[in-house]
Amino acid sequence: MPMNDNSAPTLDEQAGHCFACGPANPQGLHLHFDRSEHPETGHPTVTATVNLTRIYEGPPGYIHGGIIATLFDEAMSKLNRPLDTLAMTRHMEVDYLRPSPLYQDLTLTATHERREGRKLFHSAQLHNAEGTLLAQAEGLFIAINPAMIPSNITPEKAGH
Ligand SMILES: CCCCCCCCCCCC(=O)SCCNC(=O)CCNC(=O)[C@H](O)C(C)(C)COP(=O)(O)OP(=O)(O)OC[C@H]1O[C@@H](n2cnc3c(N)ncnc32)[C@H](O)[C@@H]1OP(=O)(O)O
Repeated sequence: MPMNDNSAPTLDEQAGHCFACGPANPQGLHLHFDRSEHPETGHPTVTATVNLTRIYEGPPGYIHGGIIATLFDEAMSKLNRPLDTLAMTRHMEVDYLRPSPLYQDLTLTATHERREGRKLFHSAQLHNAEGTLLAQAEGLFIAINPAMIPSNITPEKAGH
């Protein structure tokens, strides 16, 4: 959903430092999502392969729970663009079913469930290569006015 008038940065440029997906964030996760449609509902779905190192460790050998929440938050947020909506997370619930291992390819998926006005309800899952469900989440995103997003963040303006 670019909104470039040749002077303002695009949404992708504004989001370039996103911790989860921004290519310009040297300490970020650099997640990349493929988008498709759910075969039954036709709703937008996104998928990413995740393979994390000890930088993100919580329990020895496993991903930190806060990082797993980050994965879900980001995956679900990626559903808003195909819905032509700018939205932020209002509520999220995470079920940690099994420890999620480091150094293994895991599959992160998210699907749009339903919309009620400004409220977008999404779900997300993390599976291992054997197809075991490791963790799952439900998220409520609220459509926002694009003016809420500052177009030029600098360290000075951020108070650093
Ligand atoms: C450049 C690229 C940018 C891209 C921008 C997006 C980047 C995405 C990055 C990844 C995602 C994130 O991490 S985003 C960062 C984390 N999230 C945030 O920081 C958001 C902080 N929160 C807020 O700013 C605000 O709460 C908003 C804007 C989300 C919503 O505020 P609001 O407009 O006042 O709305 P509010 O009344 O609070 O709630 C809206 C409706 O939700 C209902 N509601 C609230 N909680 C629940 C609940 N648990 N279950 C059901 N319904 C609920 C309320 O009753 C209400 O219903 P009704 O009365 O209307 O019926």
